[in-house]
Amino acid sequence: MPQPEPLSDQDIAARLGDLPGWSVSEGLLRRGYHFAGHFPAAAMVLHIAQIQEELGHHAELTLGYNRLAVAVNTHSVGGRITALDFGLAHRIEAIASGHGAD
Ligand SMILES: C[C@H](O)[C@H](O)[C@H]1CNC2=NC(N)=NC(=O)C2=N1
Repeated sequence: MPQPEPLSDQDIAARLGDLPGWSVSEGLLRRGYHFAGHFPAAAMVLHIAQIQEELGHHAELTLGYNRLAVAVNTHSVGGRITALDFGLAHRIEAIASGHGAD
């Protein structure tokens, strides 16, 4: 599979403009979600896992009681941020409201 290109800081800043709630820190594209309780948060983890397997691209998912933290970069290019990370973030955003995430 061809390697994705690491994005420039300028490109990352522009793409973050289309992803409210997401930010980059410590080299990872991140967002935290809050839920009404534990089960909806856990259900969203499973849904994200399904999307990640479809895309072949996987974030770090940290599940708390009613919180879920998502953090992703692209391992195959040394942990830089690529369009694959933004693609996954957009797919996650698309399912978030359906899980009651805010
Ligand atoms: C073979 C498989 O597609 C690769 O190892 C994928 C799996 N998931 C991945 N996820 C992330 N975040 N970065 C990768 O480089 C990556 N590589």
